[in-house]
Amino acid sequence: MAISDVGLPGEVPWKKMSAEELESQYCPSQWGVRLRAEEALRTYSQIGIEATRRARATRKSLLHVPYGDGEGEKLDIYFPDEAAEALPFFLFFHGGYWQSGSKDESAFMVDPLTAQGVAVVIVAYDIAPKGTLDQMVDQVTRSVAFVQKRYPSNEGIYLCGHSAGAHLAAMMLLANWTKHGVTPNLKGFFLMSGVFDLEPIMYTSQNIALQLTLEDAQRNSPQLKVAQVQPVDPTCRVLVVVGQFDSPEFHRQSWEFYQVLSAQTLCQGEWKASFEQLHDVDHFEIVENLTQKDNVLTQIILKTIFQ
Ligand SMILES: N[C@@H](CC(=O)c1ccccc1NC=O)C(=O)O
Repeated sequence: MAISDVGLPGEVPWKKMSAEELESQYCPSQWGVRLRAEEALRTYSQIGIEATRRARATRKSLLHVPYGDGEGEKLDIYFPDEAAEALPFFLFFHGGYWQSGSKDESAFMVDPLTAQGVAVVIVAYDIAPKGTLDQMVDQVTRSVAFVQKRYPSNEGIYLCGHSAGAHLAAMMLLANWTKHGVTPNLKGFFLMSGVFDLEPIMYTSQNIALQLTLEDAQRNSPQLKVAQVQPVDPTCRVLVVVGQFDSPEFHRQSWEFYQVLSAQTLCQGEWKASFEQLHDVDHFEIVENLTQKDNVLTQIILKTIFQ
């Protein structure tokens, strides 16, 4: 699909959709070409569980490390074989529409990244209905501050999220770090098949658990806010990626977020943003394939970290 198929700039195509069409656009499992919905979700979950079992069995790790006082405020750290404090740290925020998924089945990329000398942190947050979106954003912010405080000599912190997790990672572009007493050494963002404007989500069944009001959706939409903030570090890269078989609405979300990032004027400071449509993958394969060292996106991530 070409970008021109997702509408002209300034158009809001989802507002013209029927309720059924909008529901379908925001149901990623309906858009795969290889597996039917249920099977796609089952495969995604099995690959995540197996990658996590393997990571815990084969890598040095610190599991269930508290980054706050809340029961759900835990993260897992997986280390490369060579012990060092001065490592790049790669933090992953899982997807599941802020209401499913966990760190205990999301260690997809641990094997190929730790093998190359990157510490990988898989972050848990309180999904809905226990957590609200504002709470999840606050938890993710504190998890990033925690890693910086615990590993102050890190060689860069890279934030990666998938789908709803890409939204949470993107919200870190807006974070007010002074409130947290630390400026994390953020060097890169990898935003896979994300949602950056939350308003359309309000009109789907996802909002039964999320209970977003228009104010909640707008306050938590990086699409609406990112033009107002400046990058702390001008070398920080932001990669926006979407799968070829993601729905047109997911393509539009990623493309428009990339557009707003790269439209910043020089005097405001620019994000070093890039956009990739990953060939031959759907919403789930984009992250499943991170278990493989020779996958295109794994290689892009490693090149970005070690450039
Ligand atoms: N109920 C959704 C599940 C879903 O969207 C999803 C599942 C796992 C990881 C990410 C997902 N999407 C966004 O966060 C679906 O059927 O596609």
